[in-house]
Amino acid sequence: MKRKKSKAQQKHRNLNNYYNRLMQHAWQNENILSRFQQIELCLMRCESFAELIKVLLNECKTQFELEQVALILLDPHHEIQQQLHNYKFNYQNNFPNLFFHTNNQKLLQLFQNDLSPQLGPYNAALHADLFKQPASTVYSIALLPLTHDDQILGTFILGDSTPERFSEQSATDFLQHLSAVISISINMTISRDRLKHNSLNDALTGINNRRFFDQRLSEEISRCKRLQIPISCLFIDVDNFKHFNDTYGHASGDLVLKQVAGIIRNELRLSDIVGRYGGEEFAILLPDTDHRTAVEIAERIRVSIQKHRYKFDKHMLQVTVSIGIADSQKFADENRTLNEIGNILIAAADKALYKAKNAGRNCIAINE
Ligand SMILES: Nc1nc2c(ncn2[C@@H]2O[C@H](COP(=O)(O)OP(=O)(O)OP(=O)(O)O)[C@@H](O)[C@H]2O)c(=O)[nH]1
Repeated sequence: MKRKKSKAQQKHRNLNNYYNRLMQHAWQNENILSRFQQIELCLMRCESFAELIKVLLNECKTQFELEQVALILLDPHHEIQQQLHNYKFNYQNNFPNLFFHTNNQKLLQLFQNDLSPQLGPYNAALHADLFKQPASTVYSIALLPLTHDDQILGTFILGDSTPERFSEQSATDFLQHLSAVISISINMTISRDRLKHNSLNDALTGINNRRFFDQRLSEEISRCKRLQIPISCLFIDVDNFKHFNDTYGHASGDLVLKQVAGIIRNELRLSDIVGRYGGEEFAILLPDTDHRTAVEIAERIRVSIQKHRYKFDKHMLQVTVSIGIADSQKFADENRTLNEIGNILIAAADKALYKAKNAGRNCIAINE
């Protein structure tokens, strides 16, 4: 009877232990799920690829309490890197564990034709170059494949200091799901950045377009008005460009426009705004620049363009520009809206440009 009772107690204890283990497991899973969901929400909310990188390489590391995380992306034509550069995102210094590969060899080698999460011990021979800093404290590793249309586009790497965290026996369903969400988020943010860039930039010259310029016009006027500082505007037009195109061909004309845009940009501060306003016409906003300084800048640009030689085929070509200058001081009347001031400023610079054309071209003119 006594033996029977202790057997029952033992069974009860075993059941209790089993139940506790199950509860602990369920609690752990719930905890993991909640962390995954939080990260997924952060990934989905990212407005740009730069933001996404921050979530992947900073938030994931903290949220999942990892030793190291890294991201490798396939970028055969350096387009993604160029895009980050366009948005002035300094990833080399801030995110050393972000890598770009020009071909998929290394990625395929890591996954060996099985595009599912690969979990296991850290293997220096295979994993040493996955992290920038030596990973002496990483003992287990999870490689998440990032794919698009069944093609590998990269991998997200999680490194942990405990050998058992990522093992071949671990369940991979959470990681599989995370892999898919990261892949979608990468594609979406990169496409969004590209669309945004294309809608605000001129494809030929690489500088901003008229839409961007018009958007910034009232913002800059508002800022300058608030700070009570002057703002000037330049309109630059290449002289006799039709004749140039007719003589040397459209391709040489394109080359000139690209280089003229580059020269203008080089003569300005980063805070100045340059836009390709029309075919061979460029508009510039010079915040915190009075009339006298605007005249000096315009003359500097005119001289630089005149001095430059454009190498095309066997020719060394030369062009000149005419520049119209206007400043806001005369129009910054309290009763005018920002749009009105912007329109008047643009019209004044345009009028000054025609004065310069009428004065014989290759010169600057001021709107009185
Ligand atoms: N190559 C090239 N030419 C362009 C582009 N956009 C506009 N143009 C040309 O720029 C020329 C502008 O000619 P016009 O407006 O007559 O002016 P212009 O010959 O420069 O004469 P002025 O402005 O009076 O000195 C036209 O022939 C356009 O075809 C472009 O993207 N590439």
